[in-house]
Amino acid sequence: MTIQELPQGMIRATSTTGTHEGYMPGFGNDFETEALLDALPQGQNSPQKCNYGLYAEQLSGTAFTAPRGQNERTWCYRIRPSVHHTGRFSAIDVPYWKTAPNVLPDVTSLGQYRWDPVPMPGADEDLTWITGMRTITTAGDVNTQVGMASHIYLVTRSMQDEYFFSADSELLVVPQEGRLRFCTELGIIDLEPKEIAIIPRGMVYRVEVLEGPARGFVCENYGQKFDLPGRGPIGANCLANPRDFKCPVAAFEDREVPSRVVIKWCGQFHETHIGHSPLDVVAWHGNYCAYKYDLRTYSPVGAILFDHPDPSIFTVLTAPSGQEGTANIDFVLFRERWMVAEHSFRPPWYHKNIMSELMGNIYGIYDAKPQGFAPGGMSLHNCMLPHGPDRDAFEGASNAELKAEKLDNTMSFMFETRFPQHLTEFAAKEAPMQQEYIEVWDQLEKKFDGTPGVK
Ligand SMILES: O=C(O)Cc1cc(O)ccc1O
Ligand SMILES: [Fe+2]
Repeated sequence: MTIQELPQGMIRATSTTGTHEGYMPGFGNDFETEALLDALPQGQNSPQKCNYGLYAEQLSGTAFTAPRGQNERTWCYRIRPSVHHTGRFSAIDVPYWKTAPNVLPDVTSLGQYRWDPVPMPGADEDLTWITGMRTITTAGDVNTQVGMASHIYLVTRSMQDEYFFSADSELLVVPQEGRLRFCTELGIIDLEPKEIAIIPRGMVYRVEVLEGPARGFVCENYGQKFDLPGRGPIGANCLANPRDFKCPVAAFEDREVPSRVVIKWCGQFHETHIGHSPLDVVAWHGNYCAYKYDLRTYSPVGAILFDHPDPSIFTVLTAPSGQEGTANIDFVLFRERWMVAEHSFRPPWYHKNIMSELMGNIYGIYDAKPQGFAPGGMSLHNCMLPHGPDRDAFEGASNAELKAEKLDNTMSFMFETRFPQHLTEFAAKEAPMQQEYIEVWDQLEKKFDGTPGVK
């Protein structure tokens, strides 16, 4: 990409690795990057005077004293300190973006639910990253920094001289249609379907539409940050590999125009007005940053002889809850893979789960639900609610010849949380909920024959 293509005259650092233009590879690395030569101080964080008249500022994503392996912070060298990027706050209404706790007396969340895709907005609809967010479920409590929310975004318009940050959450963005550009304080991330991005808590950004309208899913994580899962006996490779995560190189704009900053804080939205762009970080170093990941680089590991493993085998990222092995959120990917298990029922088994499962379809057909779970659609199998393959999937898989078979053209995911998920008014009353969803199990026959000797 040439500098001319960058938005609003942004100036970007040159990438050190040719194949990753604009990005630096690695998960959780300590990166350093500068968009102007020698803007980044060497050997210390706080020089008496920074080059180019920049201000030094730290952005802490974990408590100062978090253990070394979890400690995340970034040092920014910016045109103005962030105290100039906010002012007096006034509350604004963002009616469709909801936050936990949001338990509604007239909405039933107990159950199994499925939705058709929320229709793509028309070109005449004016929806930005902020106004186009539609919350589907919330779980936990933002005030104690536990739980999550799931959202659908519908975006038709770029934010213009408008910026946003969430003090409540880190956002995991899963595009399903259209292409977006996240111009963040730390650099630019371009995002399209089959990729995901993580935007950390507190990071200021603007979202532009590169190809619209855009639709996708968001998991808003109120808790501890997403991390790579431990691989255990799998060893040092496969699943999501650290080098496939990409963090943007520094990019800044020196733009003096009336601008609006919207902040999400404890579930409420406020705006503040400033006279310049807050995307003014010329250089930075640290490990608290936005990043993206190409889901096509996910290397699934599964059963190679018999049975169906727990879906945790497909975890891309996990956000710990403090209780070992019991995630605040797991982000799980069901993608193309070979099915080879012998004498086994290959699709997901019937089950009830203490964790609650919000699924979305990015493209293709999901093996447990050959019909009705469409790309762009979602389902929710809430805490301890039974679910599993529909009748067609059950009959098909029970009677199939078990040769090696490729599940092709398929990409669905799950936001799995230890907390029950509560439907929003939008999910229950406005979104295209399939009222007849639970009938997918109606036709499952009683096949039992208790006659001794009959198998
Ligand atoms: O319910 C689902 O479809 C998700 C899921 C997939 C799987 O392979 C095993 C368990 C599970 O919950
Ligand atoms: Fe499940």
